Parts: sequence; structure tokens; C-alpha cells
Amino acid sequence: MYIALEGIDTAGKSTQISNLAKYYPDAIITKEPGATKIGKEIREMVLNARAKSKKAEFLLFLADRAEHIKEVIEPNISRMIISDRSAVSGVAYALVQGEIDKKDLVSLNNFATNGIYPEKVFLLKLTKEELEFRLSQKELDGIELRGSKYLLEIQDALIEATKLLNLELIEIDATKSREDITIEILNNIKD
Ligand SMILES: Nc1ncnc2c1ncn2[C@@H]1O[C@H](COP(=O)(O)OP(=O)(O)OP(=O)(O)O)[C@@H](O)[C@H]1O
Ligand SMILES: Cc1cn([C@H]2C[C@H](O)[C@@H](COP(=O)(O)O)O2)c(=O)[nH]c1=O
Repeated sequence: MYIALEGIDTAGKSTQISNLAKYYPDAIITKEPGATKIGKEIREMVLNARAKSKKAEFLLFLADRAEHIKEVIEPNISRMIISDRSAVSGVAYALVQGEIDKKDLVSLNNFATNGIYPEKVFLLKLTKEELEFRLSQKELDGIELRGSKYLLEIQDALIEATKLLNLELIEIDATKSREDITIEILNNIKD
């Protein structure tokens, strides 16, 4: 089963993935962007916000995704795969940028992923207050520097993106305790 954890920056995706890894010691743990050799270079480029063109930025994420699907997801598709982000992030961030129409976002992602998408998408949802608190506790990268208003728009766009891609979405209150969230995810995986 291929599942993805989604959520805006600081929502708790990596925390949950490291908890889930204890319950699935044989799972493939992966992420977008940056799980492959080329992906690491792309991640460096995009997170330093070097692209002036939003379309270029979108295409860099898409290139990372195509490599990730070919190198990590496709060869392991019969195993448990837990991914930190997926095409859902790709569509959501681009929806908010607003330069590419929705039909193209879906078809470009279909092209990059060969139609392979997570079976379940877990969305960790933050409140404005908790997001601002968590951002204040860390050094911000180029995307996080865009601020909490922007990130909350992305949070709504993650829901829209999941619908556009026609994927199963499980929304989770990310302000709950780390342990309660892990249990909620585990119970849902088993359903
Ligand atoms: N349920 C929780 N309650 C309180 N704090 C949490 C919870 N989950 C994670 N945190 C804290 O919030 C911060 C961000 O968590 P984490 O790195 O897991 O988020 P993320 O979604 O992977 O972030 P990013 O996308 O920016 O890499 C960390 O300091 C983490 O310890
Ligand atoms: C896959 C993907 C990601 N992004 C953004 C979202 C985050 O701000 C960063 C990734 O950082 P993280 O610490 O690994 O969460 O990139 C994006 O804009 N578009 C995408 O397709």
C-alpha cells in the first residue's frame, strides 16, 4: 500500500512518519522532493527559491516526482510505502500560484506519475495559532518565508488538490498529541 502524509510546513509529517516507521519496520520511507540523487539536487534548487518563474518551479517539482515514481515507488509498489508529500502537494502549491489551469495540473501530474498515486492521503491540519507558533520555533526556508497566510491557503488547496486527483483523503487534527495522531493513522490504514 502506498500512502502519503500531507500538510503544510510544520504540520507534523516527519514526526508521524518516524512514529509509523516503528509499526512498519519493513516499509519504504520516502519523500518529495529529494528522495533520489537527482531529486536531492532539485530540492536544493527549489528550497533556496532560486527560480524566478513559478512555472519553472512547478516543473522542477514535477521532474523530482517523475524520478521518485520511477526509482522508488514503481519498483516497490507491492510493499508498504509511506511518503512525506506527493503529487497532492505539487497540485496544491501550484493552485495557489494560479499560473497553470486545473486540467493541465492534473494531466501534467498524470504524465509524471504514470497515473500512480497514493491509495490514501492523510492531511495533517493546523490552526493559524499553532502554525504561527511552530514557525516561530524554526529557521525558515524560502517557501516558509512566504508566511502563515500563504501556508493556510495551501492547506485549503491541499484538500482541493486531493479532490482534483480523485484520491481518498483522511483529514486529521494536527494539534492533537503526536501519539493520538499516530493511532488515528494506524487505525485508518487497517480499515
Ligand atoms: N502533534 C504535535 N504536537 C505538537 N508539536 C508537534 C506535533 N507534531 C510535530 N510537532 C512539532 O512541530 C514541528 C514540525 O514538525 P515536523 O518536522 O514533523 O513537521 P513537517 O510537517 O514534517 O514539517 P516540514 O514540512 O516543514 O518539514 C517540530 O518541532 C515537531 O516536534
Ligand atoms: C512536493 C512539493 C513541495 N513543495 C514545497 C512544500 C514545502 O514548502 C517544500 C518541501 O519542504 P519539506 O520540508 O520537505 O516539506 O516544498 C512545493 O511547493 N511543490 C511540490 O510539488
